[in-house]
Amino acid sequence: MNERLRFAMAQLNLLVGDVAGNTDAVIAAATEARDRLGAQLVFFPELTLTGYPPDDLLLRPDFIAAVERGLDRIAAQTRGITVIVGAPRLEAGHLHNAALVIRDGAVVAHYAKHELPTYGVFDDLRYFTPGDAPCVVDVAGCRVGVTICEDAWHAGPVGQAAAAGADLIVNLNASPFDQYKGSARASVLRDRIAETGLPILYCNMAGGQDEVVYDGGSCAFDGNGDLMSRAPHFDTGLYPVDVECIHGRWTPLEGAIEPSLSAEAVVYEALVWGVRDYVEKNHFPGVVIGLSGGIDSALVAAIAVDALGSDRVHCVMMPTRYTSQMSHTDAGMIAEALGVRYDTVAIESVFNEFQSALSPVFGDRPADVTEENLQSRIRGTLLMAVSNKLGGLVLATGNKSEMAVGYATLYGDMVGGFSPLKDIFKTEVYRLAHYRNGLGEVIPERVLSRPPSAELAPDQKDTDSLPEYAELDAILAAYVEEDASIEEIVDHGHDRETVEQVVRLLHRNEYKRRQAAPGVKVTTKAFGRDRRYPITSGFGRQPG
Ligand SMILES: Nc1ncnc2c1ncn2[C@@H]1O[C@H](COP(=O)(O)OP(=O)(O)OC[C@H]2O[C@@H]([n+]3cccc(C(=O)O)c3)[C@H](O)[C@@H]2O)[C@@H](O)[C@H]1O
Ligand SMILES: Nc1ncnc2c1ncn2[C@@H]1O[C@H](COP(=O)(O)OP(=O)(O)OP(=O)(O)O)[C@@H](O)[C@H]1O
Ligand SMILES: NC(=O)CC[C@H](N)C(=O)O
Repeated sequence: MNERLRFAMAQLNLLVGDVAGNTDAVIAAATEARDRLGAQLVFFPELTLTGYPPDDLLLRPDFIAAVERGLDRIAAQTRGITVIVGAPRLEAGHLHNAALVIRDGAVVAHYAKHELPTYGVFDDLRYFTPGDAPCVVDVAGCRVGVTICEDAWHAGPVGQAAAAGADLIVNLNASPFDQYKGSARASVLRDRIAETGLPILYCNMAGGQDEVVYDGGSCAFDGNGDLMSRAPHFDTGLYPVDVECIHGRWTPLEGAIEPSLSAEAVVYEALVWGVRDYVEKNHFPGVVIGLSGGIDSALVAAIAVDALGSDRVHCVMMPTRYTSQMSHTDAGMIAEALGVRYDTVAIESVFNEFQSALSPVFGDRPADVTEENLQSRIRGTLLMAVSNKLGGLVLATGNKSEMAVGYATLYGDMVGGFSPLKDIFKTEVYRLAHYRNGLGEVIPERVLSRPPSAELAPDQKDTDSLPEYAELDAILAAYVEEDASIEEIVDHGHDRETVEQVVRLLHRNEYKRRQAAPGVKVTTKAFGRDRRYPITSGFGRQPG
């Protein structure tokens, strides 16, 4: 029996639906783990061959057949190493979210995920039948218990593997990023270790997939719950973990521990990754952004440049009579600091033409929000024209505070294919902008200090229509993320009328959010796939 073995965690960026490409990536990583690292075992993230979440692709027989062909290829091309790979698997008419143990040309064991999450962004139970048996495989004398992601968040599956004689646990993950996830993962893994005394090797995905970002950070904990090694967050690679049998107990040895990132850095990196992978995986040459001189579009432009490089970011300033000189100057400075292409397209004449065309319909009705929205829609139309002609993806610039209360124009500033700040409260926008400026100033200081304005009417300020953002965000965080009631929020010291107004706006604007572009999830409750509410609903629109 070997006393020391090398296992490898393949922290890969996979493309949902690309079974052939993901299979190639598995074969390449297994070959490298065997030949370069000299590993005896390599294991991969959850649902490696399909990417996660594959959603209703799982209902297609031709998709499941492609997965079987991928598994056959892996079996044929990865001899001399044990491979544990995630894939959907049909057994006796039931589809499992499975981990397949492949060795010397064949699938030698099969584990079906027990705990199927059906909350937040997860829909496992829509597709899969849960398993109930443990899977423990012998790898050169070390008995490896196999589990999949959510399994580690409950006592049962790891305990079962321990009872079945496992020496250590490997856990295959597709664990989406949110700003609290890092500590939550460490805490549940330590709970499992406290229950069983078994080390856990945790391999996560990396990369963006529509509204989720996988942040990597694959790691190994020993049987005391001590962190022995951790792969970088927001990176891909093959990370070795040496395990040794000491007095009959297998334990991971100390390896590199990548430092954790600051609270702002981790969120900023998640946004950069989310934008990059959305653009790259959907084959866009670059992005187009309406740059107003305000903080939101400035931050989106900075994220886009960090994701794609300045030559793939195109900013367009579209002034009207309400655009201040300061906005002109600041937008120009931001574009210059970021080194992006910057065009100015005045929309005053278009705005006037629209108003003349509509005047027979509107008669002598006074100007109101209609005219404000018209400016926004002209900008949206022009950005989409630039996208159509030059090919870039339009990035929407709305933040979570605005999306919550409907402070955005449908088919206006809401146009765009991806919305990087969709899950970022306005107060957090400021923190991220300061963080980004700390890496090299790209947003002029006064953009961070001047009061936010939509500049759609004379001397307009966001606070004309909304509470101060610090108060709005506190109310939203309590109501949206903690599901607090109006009473509870008032009890925490907020003004009742303001809370009721915010709650009414929140529920009333579900229709806008349903039509909004996807954006990167960074909180525990992101609008969209993560937090699903009915559009047509009586709840919360009236107090009581
Ligand atoms: N339940 C429902 N289901 C489906 N559609 C529904 C609907 N309720 C209204 N609608 C439709 O939505 C329309 C109202 O929405 P919308 O047209 O967006 O207009 P609305 O929400 O009335 O106005 C946009 C708001 O966004 C603010 N804003 C803030 C910052 C930036 C910008 C900007 O544009 O740059 C704008 C602006 O000041 C104003 O308060 C209705 O006229 C109706 O057609
Ligand atoms: N003059 C403009 N030129 C180009 N785009 C604009 C202009 N004004 C608004 N936009 C676009 O519409 C979005 C909404 O802008 P608005 O200023 O109304 O609200 P905001 O949420 O404060 O955003 P920002 O902080 O970017 O100004 C902007 O982020 C920008 O993409
Ligand atoms: N794919 C999963 O089972 C992930 C669920 C798990 N709670 C996580 O977010 O890490």
